[in-house]
Amino acid sequence: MIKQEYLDKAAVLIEALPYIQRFNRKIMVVKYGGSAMIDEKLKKNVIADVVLLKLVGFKPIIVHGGGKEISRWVGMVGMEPHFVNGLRVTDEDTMEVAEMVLNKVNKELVSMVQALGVKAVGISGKDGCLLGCRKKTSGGQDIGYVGDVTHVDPKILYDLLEKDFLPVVCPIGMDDHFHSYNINADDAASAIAESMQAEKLAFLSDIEGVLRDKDDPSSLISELTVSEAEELIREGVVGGGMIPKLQNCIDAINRGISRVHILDGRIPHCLLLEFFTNEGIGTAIMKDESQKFNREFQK
Ligand SMILES: Nc1ncnc2c1ncn2[C@@H]1O[C@H](COP(=O)(O)OP(=O)(O)O)[C@@H](O)[C@H]1O
Ligand SMILES: CC(=O)N[C@@H](CCC(=O)OP(=O)(O)O)C(=O)O
Repeated sequence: MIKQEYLDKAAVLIEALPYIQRFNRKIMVVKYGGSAMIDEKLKKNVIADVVLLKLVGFKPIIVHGGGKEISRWVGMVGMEPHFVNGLRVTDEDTMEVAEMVLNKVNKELVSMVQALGVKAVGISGKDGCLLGCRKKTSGGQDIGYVGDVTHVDPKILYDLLEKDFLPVVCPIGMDDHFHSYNINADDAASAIAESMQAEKLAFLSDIEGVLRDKDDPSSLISELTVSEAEELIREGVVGGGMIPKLQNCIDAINRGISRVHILDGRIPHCLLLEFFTNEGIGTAIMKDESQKFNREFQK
C-alpha cells in the first residue's frame, strides 16, 4: 500500500504540473536555517522536498546556517556566545569553531541528500572564491571576523549544476587577503540568489512567516509587496532576526528576484506547499506592481 504522505505529495505535484514545466531548469536557492534543523526527521523532510524539486527539473541550491549548533559548540569549548544585532561576535577562536561546525553541518546535509539517491557536493563560500567579503562592523562596533559579502563568483555553482550535482553551501567567505569570515547565512543566500538571478529564494525558519503579531501564528501575512514590507519594518511590526531577513527579501526583489518566500521549515513538505499551492503556507514577498491575492503558483 502506498503511504499517505507520498499520495499527499503526489497530489500537490500533479496540481502543479503546468508550473513545474514552465519553470523547468530554473535555479531555486533554499536558505535552510539552523533553527529549523531541530531533529533528524524534520531535516529529512526538508531535504526530501529539495531532492524532489531537483527530480522534477528545478535546479535547487541549499545555503544553510547552523547558528544554534555553533552556539552549542562554542559553549562546549567553554566560551560564551555573543551577538550584536543578530550577528555573532566572532573572535579568532569563535571563527575556528564556527567554520568547523558549519563544515560538519554541511557534510551531514550532503549525506542526507545522497541517501535519497541524488549526488550532492558540499562547499563553503571559500571554495572557488564563491563568496568574497570584507570585515563588517555593526553600528561602528568591532564584531570580529564577520563578513559583508562584496563579491559573488558563482562559476563553481554553475559548474556543479551543469554536472547535475546538488550544491550545498555553508556561509564562510574570504577577504582579499584570504582570511576567513563568518557570514550570516541569510546574507549569503540572498547574495548567491541575486548573482545567479535565481527564479526563487526561500528562507526556511522556525516561524510560520511574517506575522502581524509575532506571538499569534494566525496573524500570518500570506503576501507582501516591497512597500508593505518596508512599512512593517518602519512601524516595528517585525523585530529581532526578522528585520534583516525581511530586508534581505526586499533587497533581493529590488535586485531582480521576482518572488522571495519566508516559511516554516518545521512543517512537513513546506517547500512543496509554499511553491505549488495557491494558498501557500508562508509569506511570499513580491514587487509592488505584482498581482496580489492570486499566487497562481507564485508567478
Ligand atoms: N513580526 C514577526 N513575524 C515573524 N517573526 C518575527 C516577527 N518579529 C520578530 N520575529 C522573530 O524573528 C525570528 C526569525 O528570525 P531568526 O531567528 O533570525 O531566524 P533564523 O535563525 O531561522 O534565520 C522569529 O523566530 C521571531 O522570533
Ligand atoms: C555572522 C553570523 O552571525 N553568522 C552566523 C552564521 C550561521 C547562520 O547564519 O545560521 P542560522 O541561519 O541558523 O542563524 C552565526 O555564526 O550564527
